[in-house]
Amino acid sequence: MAEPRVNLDVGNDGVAIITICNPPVNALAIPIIAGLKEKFNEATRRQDVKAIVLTGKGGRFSGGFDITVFEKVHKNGDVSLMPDVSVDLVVNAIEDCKKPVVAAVEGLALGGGLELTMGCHARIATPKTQLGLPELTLGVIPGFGGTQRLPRLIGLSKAVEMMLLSKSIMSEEGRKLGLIDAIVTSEELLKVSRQWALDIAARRKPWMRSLHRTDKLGSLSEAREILKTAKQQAKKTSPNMPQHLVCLDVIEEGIIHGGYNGVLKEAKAFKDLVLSDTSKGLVHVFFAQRATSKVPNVTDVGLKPMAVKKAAVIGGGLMGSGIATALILANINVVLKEINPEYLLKGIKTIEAYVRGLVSRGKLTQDKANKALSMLKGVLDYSEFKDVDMVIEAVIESIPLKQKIFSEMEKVCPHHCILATNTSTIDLNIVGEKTSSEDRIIGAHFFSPAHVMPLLEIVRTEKTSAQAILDLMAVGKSIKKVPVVVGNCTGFAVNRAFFPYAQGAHLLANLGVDIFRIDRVISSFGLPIGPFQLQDLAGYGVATAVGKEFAKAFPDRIFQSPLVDLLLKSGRNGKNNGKGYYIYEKGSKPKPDPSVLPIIEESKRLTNIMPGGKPISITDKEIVEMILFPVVNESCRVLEDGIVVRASDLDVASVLGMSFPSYRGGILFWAETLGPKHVYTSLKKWSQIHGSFYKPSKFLEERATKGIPLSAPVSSSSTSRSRL
Ligand SMILES: C[C@H](O)CC(=O)SCCNC(=O)CCNC(=O)[C@H](O)C(C)(C)COP(=O)(O)OP(=O)(O)OC[C@H]1O[C@@H](n2cnc3c(N)ncnc32)[C@H](O)[C@@H]1OP(=O)(O)O
Repeated sequence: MAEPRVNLDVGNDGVAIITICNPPVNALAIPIIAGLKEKFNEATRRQDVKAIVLTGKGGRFSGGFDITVFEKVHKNGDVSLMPDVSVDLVVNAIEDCKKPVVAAVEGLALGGGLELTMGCHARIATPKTQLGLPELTLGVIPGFGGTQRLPRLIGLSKAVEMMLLSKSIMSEEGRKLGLIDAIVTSEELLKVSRQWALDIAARRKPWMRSLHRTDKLGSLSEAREILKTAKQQAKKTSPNMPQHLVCLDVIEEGIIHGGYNGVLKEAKAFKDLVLSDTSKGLVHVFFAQRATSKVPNVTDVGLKPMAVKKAAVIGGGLMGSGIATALILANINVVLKEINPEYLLKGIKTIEAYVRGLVSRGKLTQDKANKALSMLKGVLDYSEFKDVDMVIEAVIESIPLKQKIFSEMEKVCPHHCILATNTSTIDLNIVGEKTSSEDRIIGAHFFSPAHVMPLLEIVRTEKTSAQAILDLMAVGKSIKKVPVVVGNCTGFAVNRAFFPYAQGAHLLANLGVDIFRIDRVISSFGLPIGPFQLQDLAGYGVATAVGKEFAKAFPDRIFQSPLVDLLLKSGRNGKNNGKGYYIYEKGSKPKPDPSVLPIIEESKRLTNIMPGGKPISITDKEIVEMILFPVVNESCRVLEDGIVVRASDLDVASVLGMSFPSYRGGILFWAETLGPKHVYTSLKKWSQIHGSFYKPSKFLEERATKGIPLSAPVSSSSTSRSRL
């Protein structure tokens, strides 16, 4: 790869073009920042330079500060690695430059990239250029003056919204808001920017220093009101993420004491936040997510993914309709097959409702919705399957039914067609047993609701071809999912790692811990809802069916609670019938149902596991650990069995499939921050008191006792039985 560099070219017109060259996104790496300082100083010094244009090479202005530097700081704790950009470069060299500077922006300007442009005296952009300050998603705040300049350019309300929600806008909206001065085609970008810079030099256009502006800020009392509301909101929606409140405090500093003071406070707060655990977790997830697209022997062997233009979905139930919706929204023609007109109509109506829902929530235009729905065709037989590129079977979990469907598919689909199943429990080898196309058989495990949840587990067997895996990865990306390639076992990666989650919660309930307290503690830890409310939401049928599968597969380490059966017997079925652990009434939040308590008493009586017949006494921290350490333990087995390519894949999968808090970096990263030894000794202690459910795995024991990180690669000499 070419060395990152900054170029300076001076034209006959006296305009110096300074170009950031660091593909693929022109990240502002340390040598780039040093290069920018040098080239700005040179352009300022040179007599033949009248004005300056700052741009990025290769159609992308810049994706922001180099995030790998954060990684380095996280590893060695040395924040002095962070260069002084905010004052040294953006204020002194760019904004206070004696010559006008215009940013010529194409493709994207994110984070530090957008902040550089805001230090310039004007910004010219191409159409559909993405502009944003997504730093909060990395646990920090904008650190090159963005907290001060964005409100001054577009007004406080919109700037707060863009920063706190890490929401980017397109250049067209940027122009309306005042962030962008003009929009021109890609071909004209440099020409117009050069002329604009010369016009500023000749005072034909205004010479604007963003940090000095106050015209868009409104009155002090208005600003205080906006910030107060935003702080209340942030406390509610992001209680465990300090960067939200810090960002608002830093903005406030600039409004009260002036932009330059705001810049100074921002620089200090930025460095403090880089060292926070939140930033460590979020930066880990950023790189972990990108690593999922690198699968050994699949993405590195020169294969090209085929274009999937037409797909078939078999089964129009909840999963099938969600999958079909995701496909049509990505411009893939879909044939939805059902067994009778009534079911088919129901499936189509569900898809229409999903698409309409997106329109009413402002996430899709009516035109795009109409286009998407025009790509859907309902069928009752296989006549449309002769030219499909991919089939996803999403019928009920019945082995004979799936085997029959796969034999039929093999006969009617073309040879290149991917044959995928959305099963969440059945062994893929059994699904494909009656065919001779096992190289094309693959799992496409979506999470419900399939058109919303971002994770796609791609399950491969020993026989699945690299081409089929690559093809499905490409489809996954095109439908805006994050595909994670996993091996074939009961529950695959996510459901297997998390089966002890509900069981751990049930074990605590049977040990006498209040279930509503458990739910509260787990949601304060950062999961959106607690395990009991989650069970209400999923329905008890799912809990029973899945529980049986895990009991069969892993009989040595399950906890069987009679509670769900007792609830079903008492006529409860969770949210489905409005009665579970909580009461569900239209228009109001779920309320804990006191009448469930006698049922829990009955369960406790039947299991009889409370030591001395008395409820255990437990802290909130122990509740979290007694529920989540068994998940860490099973995750270790998933690693040992080679079900995932790398530990960080499981982190991503836990965040995107189970909503494990991203700012904790995913399940294994979190365990690593607590220390594998602590996890191991705690599990060992509990297993001595409460039995084999807590028994530490060999993998965890070895890593904890030898001091090897959980994320270190599974060595070939270990007991690994790789499925990948
Ligand atoms: C002080 C400042 O205020 C602080 C900052 O600026 S923090 C940085 C703020 N910027 C961001 O958060 C943007 C992060 N990047 C992205 O969102 C996306 O990469 C993008 C929209 C720019 C491009 O997306 P896409 O085209 O899908 O490419 P994507 O696969 O994500 O990235 C391509 C490569 O660039 C790398 N990359 C992207 N942005 C990077 C960055 N800011 N620093 C370092 N590497 C970066 C990715 O890791 C990936 O590397 P790989 O090929 O080795 O895996």
